[in-house]
Amino acid sequence: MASIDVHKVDKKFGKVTALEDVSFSVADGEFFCLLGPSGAGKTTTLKIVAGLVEPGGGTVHIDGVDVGDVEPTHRDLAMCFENYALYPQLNVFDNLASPLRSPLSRTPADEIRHRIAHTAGLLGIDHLLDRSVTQLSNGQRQRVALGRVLVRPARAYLLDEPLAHLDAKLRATMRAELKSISGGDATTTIYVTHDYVEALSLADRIGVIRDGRILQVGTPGEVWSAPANAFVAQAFGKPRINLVPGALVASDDGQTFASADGAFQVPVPSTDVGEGTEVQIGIRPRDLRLHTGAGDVPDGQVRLEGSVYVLEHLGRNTEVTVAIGQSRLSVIVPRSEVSSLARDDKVGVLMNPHTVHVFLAGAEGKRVSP
Ligand SMILES: Nc1ncnc2c1ncn2[C@@H]1O[C@H](COP(=O)(O)OP(=O)(O)OP(=O)(O)O)[C@@H](O)[C@H]1O
Repeated sequence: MASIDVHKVDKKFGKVTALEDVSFSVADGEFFCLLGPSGAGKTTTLKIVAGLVEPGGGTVHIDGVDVGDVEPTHRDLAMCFENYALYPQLNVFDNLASPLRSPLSRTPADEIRHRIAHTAGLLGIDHLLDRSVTQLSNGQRQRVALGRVLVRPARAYLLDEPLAHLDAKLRATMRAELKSISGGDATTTIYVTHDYVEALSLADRIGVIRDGRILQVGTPGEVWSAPANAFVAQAFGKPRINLVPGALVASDDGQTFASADGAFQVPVPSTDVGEGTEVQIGIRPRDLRLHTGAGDVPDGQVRLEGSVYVLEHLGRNTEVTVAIGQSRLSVIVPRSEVSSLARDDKVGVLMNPHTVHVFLAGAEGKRVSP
């Protein structure tokens, strides 16, 4: 097991800046997810840690040792990249055994059998051990590739979207398996994904990356409840967090947000910027409630007046998009509560000011609320 420190790493491919000033540390035994959209620089980061791509600048330390001059095979890291390479002439057992039979590993045959049985059991491929890998589905092949990584003791695992080709049900099962692998006597893992659910459910900490820059590193709780900027806020949650542009205006107690279209004002948690600052507020769809009747507004809540714009049923819940002035706010409500609603019906939306996030204006607006 090992700690991994990536410090001020840059990488350019010709004119394309793939990574810029990337720094993060992964503690011994930690499960660290690198989350970002396509082209963000996730794979490049992983390859630099593995030693397969040379950084333009910056350093990688493994267990405190600068590995700049250490060959990939001597870094003792087990990697699984998205385009998994298996030996087509070998069956599943021999593919899984190959990392253990390498000259660097030299594992006794008994232990090889034991390790393969254990790993294949975890990944649900124990019934496929005699099968040629050419006779496997993509999902099965991907599990064999992941098995080849997990079967070998290594200082750290580097996993690049290892569940990408699995169907939803298998992904969920495998996520649970990986979680159990990552618990207990854990091996340091860097796990690349563009799936925020995967990151939230697996990671001890998440590094959110975009356009080659790390935007925030934090626990799942931190990135969810205190996103460092509007992009990070949008990276988590479906439907996405509602963002409404506007400005901070004067009010008697605390700070108040006024939407840019003048349609509504709400008190917000006090920020570290002053009145007149252009900001955007973020409110998660699950933090809003519909208030259809004429009943009292519950204590501590604010009611905004709007009308139903779109209703979309998502299983037991319904996403109601409510038009308030120029804004369109998504609200998630139990389906049973909206059976009588139709487009253009007048509705109230209840907002708890404590759940509102305040960011500066702009695509990457920095968080200014506590
Ligand atoms: N060998 C290469 N030559 C030129 N450009 C490259 C090379 N590898 C990566 N890039 C560019 O660097 C940027 C980061 O790529 P990278 O593969 O690290 O992103 P990613 O976050 O892993 O994306 P994905 O989720 O799509 O795999 C992209 O703009 C990509 O086009």
